[in-house]
Order: sequence, then structure tokens, then C-alpha cells
Amino acid sequence: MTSPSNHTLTFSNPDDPKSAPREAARLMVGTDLAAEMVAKAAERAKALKDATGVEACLATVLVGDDPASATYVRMKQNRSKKAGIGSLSVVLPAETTTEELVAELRKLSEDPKVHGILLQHPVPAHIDERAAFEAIDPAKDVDGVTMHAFAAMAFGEPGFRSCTPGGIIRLLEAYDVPLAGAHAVVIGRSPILGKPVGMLLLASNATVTYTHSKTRDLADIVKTADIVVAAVGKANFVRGSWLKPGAVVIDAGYNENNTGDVHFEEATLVAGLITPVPGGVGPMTIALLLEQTVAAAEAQTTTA
Ligand SMILES: Nc1nc2c(c(=O)[nH]1)N[C@@H](CN(C=O)c1ccc(C(=O)N[C@@H](CCC(=O)O)C(=O)O)cc1)CN2
Repeated sequence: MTSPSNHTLTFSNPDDPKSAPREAARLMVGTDLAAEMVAKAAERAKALKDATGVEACLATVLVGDDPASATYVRMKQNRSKKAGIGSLSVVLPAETTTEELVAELRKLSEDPKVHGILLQHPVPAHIDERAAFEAIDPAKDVDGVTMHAFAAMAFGEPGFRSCTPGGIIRLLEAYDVPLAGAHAVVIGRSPILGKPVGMLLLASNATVTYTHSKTRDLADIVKTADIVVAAVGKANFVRGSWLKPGAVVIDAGYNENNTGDVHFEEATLVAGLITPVPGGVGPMTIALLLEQTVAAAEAQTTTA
């Protein structure tokens, strides 16, 4: 991976050009690495098709009419298509019951033409999302949302990773960020983002602190972090003054208007490395989904 050097001279107080100049944080760009991953996944999908006639296929399941979710599913389908991965689209009305959704996911799990299944999160509030995720066959859980996948991540065993957490680790590795012994503070504890990213960091020998909405003295804890992963779902939540100088800042937020969870303008004056939004973690999420879909197709296809 060609990691771009993005050192730009800036001022410690952006409103005062006479303040002491310093280098802005280097950007951790996900776009290029994601493009490389997708290109490799496309090569593997083609090789599988040439050798066996089998086209890797990702089934996407969207419940309800949340416009952002519809956009993300469309992005996944379009990128699959470009990579030579087939997609099967299931769109269900907002009134779908847990039982109906579970039945649909079981059907896809049993369909031999489908190699990977993605249930777009969030589902409408009346649905038991955990029950729905657990209806996905672990062999087809290319989004890493089942308890099986979580246990594999927690035990440091091979398996499909939750896509955003797995993408974050790949980005940290590509930028040679040392994880062993580093203090990583994760802000957020959601089942497909905060919790698994902490587990993956721990499996890489980082010292992990989980923080969340009930955490006291959050800013003081963040100040002790070598690596900060912001996964709160609140725009511009993490302020520059919370950061230790030189910290690595991963912004996993995807709020309205492409705004991250980190106040970028402030954070870039303090951090050593920082992911932008857009162009940081987001593209890595979809790239890992495609990579894992092809891996699932390979594993499910017997070569004669
Ligand atoms: N089942 C899942 N649901 C959700 C996941 C997930 O990984 N699995 N993650 C998020 C949303 N998400 C994918 O679903 C997602 C969000 C944003 C991006 C992205 O690439 N964003 C771009 C900017 C958007 C654009 O280009 O228009 C970026 O950051 O550069 C990808 C995936 C919640 N649900």
C-alpha cells in the first residue's frame, strides 16, 4: 500500500495565523487501500468463476425505508457488481415481523447459490435484531454479525470479522501503527462496531479501555489513549482538547452530511494520524465485505 504523506503546515490556533505553526496530522486514507482490496477480491472472484463456473453471490436484506440504509445497501450492490460478485436483493416492508425476517434469512442460508448474507443494520425497532442476525448461517456471515463471528474475534481465532472493525484493523496495519502495548480507547459499545473493534485490538495485544454513554470523565480517559476509536454515532463528539498529542484517531462515525464522530478541524491539530470522513473507515467496511464474500464463496465451492 502506498501510504500518502499528508503533512501540511498549519497553525495551532486556526483563527490566528500568528500562532505557532505545527504539522497537521497525517491522514489515514481508506479509499486507496479499499480499492486495492476490492481489486484483489475481483481477481479471486474471476479465478473462482473461471475454475468452477460459480459466481460469488452476496444477498443483501433491507427492511423498511430508511434512506441512509438504502444508500449503503445500494453502494454494496454497486461495488459487488463492479468486482464481478453477483448480488441478490431482498427488500422487506417496515412492518415485517421478527419471524418473517428470520424465515427469510434461513431461506437464504439454505440457498446454495448465495455465499454471503448481509442484513442491513438498523432494522425497525419492533424487530429482534439479534434473533435475525443469528438466523444467518455462520458460514455465510460475511458481515461478521453473529455470535459465532464475535466469539472468533474475541478468541483471536480465524473467521469472518465485523466489517468496520476488521477494516479499521487493516487500516492500522497498513499505516504501521504499533498495536502491541498501545492503549486503545474505544468510545461506543455497539454489537457490530464498538465491542468487536475492542476485541480485535485486544487480540493484537493492545490494552483496551471501553467507554460509553455512562462513562465518567470520558475526556480524561481519552487523553490517555495512544489510539482512539470513535464509534458513538454523534457528530463532532470527540474534541481536539481530549486528545493526547500524536494520538492515532480513528473516526468510525457515519452521521448525516458525511460528518464523523470526531471534530476533525480540532483533532487534526493534535493527532499524529487521523482518518477523514468521508474516505477513511467507510470504504474499508465495504471492501472487507466483498473480500469476505469471495472467501465464503471459495470455501463453499468444491473444486473437482
Ligand atoms: N449490517 C451492517 N449494517 C451497518 C454497517 C455494517 O457494517 N453492517 N455499517 C454501517 C453503515 N455502512 C454500511 O452498512 C456504511 C456506512 C458508510 C460507508 C461509506 O463508505 N461512507 C463513505 C461516505 C458515503 C458516500 O460515499 O456517499 C465514506 O466514509 O467515505 C460505508 C458503509 C451501519 N450499518
